[in-house]
Amino acid sequence: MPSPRRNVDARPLAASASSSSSGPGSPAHGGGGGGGGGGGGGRFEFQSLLSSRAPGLDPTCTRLRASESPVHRRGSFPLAGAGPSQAPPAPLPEEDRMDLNPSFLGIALRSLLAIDLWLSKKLGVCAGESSSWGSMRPLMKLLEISGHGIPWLLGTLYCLSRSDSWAGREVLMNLLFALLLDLLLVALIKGLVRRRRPAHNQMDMFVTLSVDKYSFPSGHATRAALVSRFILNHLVLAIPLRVLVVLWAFILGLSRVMLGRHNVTDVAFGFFLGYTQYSIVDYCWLSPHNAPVLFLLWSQQ
Ligand SMILES: CC(C)=CCC/C(C)=C/CC/C(C)=C/CC/C(C)=C/COP(=O)(O)O
Repeated sequence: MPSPRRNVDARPLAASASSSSSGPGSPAHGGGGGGGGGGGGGRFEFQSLLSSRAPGLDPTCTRLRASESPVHRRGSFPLAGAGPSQAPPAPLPEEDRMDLNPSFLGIALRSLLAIDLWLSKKLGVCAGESSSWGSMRPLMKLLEISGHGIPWLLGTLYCLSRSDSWAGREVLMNLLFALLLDLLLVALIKGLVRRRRPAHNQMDMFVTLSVDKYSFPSGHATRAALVSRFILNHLVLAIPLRVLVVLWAFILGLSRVMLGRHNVTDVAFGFFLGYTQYSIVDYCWLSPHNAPVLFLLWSQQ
């Protein structure tokens, strides 16, 4: 018997909405009276939800509605006078039930998602050539390349091959490790979450992996946060250059939404993930002391 407090049978609602089209044998009509599947407890919950969702609704009216439902008329609720000879209602399969009592967290998440979709659509001003800021699209795509995985990986490998100091090699080896870790984690999360890119996105990106059809989290945002934190911690730069690095990361993230590639939450989580990834890299920092083989192998090339 399903718990009456968590899953309230949707049949009373479905039956009152489509009572003219559903026959006695149809699922909407309900031969079992799942609303009373929880007995009197289920019916009470249903009524209290109705009255709490429509402030000012007369409780008598609420009771009337419930008693008018075809399920009630058939005497499926034990409190409505079902005879002891009637068979107990069969429990509904899970997919036929509707959760009428979503948690606070559920409501908060759905609201956040709605705001996210609305805001992302509003900010997607470079999503197409004909969009309001369509003329900025080439510039946004240039920014896209500046945060792409391939230039960063190839650039790091090139610098590593040219580096002639141990200190430089150590930093670059760790940058390579950070970039690879980032690719792996983003691919893993994208594959698990499988959130589609916004409908207004044009899939015309420069070299992508198969998981890049998904949008959560933004790989460009993770890389922007990771690389900028890495640079700020390991390169000695003048203040204006440090500001420029932070600005680049921020504008790159914003450009993902403006291009229509991502929703705002994809980028926000991407920044968070990239920032956290740096902490992992810093914690596992590779050096000739803890990974001598790696450094010896590289120096022999
Ligand atoms: C060169 C070395 C050492 C390894 C190569 C590893 C490898 C598989 C590289 C692939 C790089 C690649 C194609 C990255 C995709 C970057 C991308 C388009 C991410 C999507 O970003 P998003 O912001 O739209 O989520």
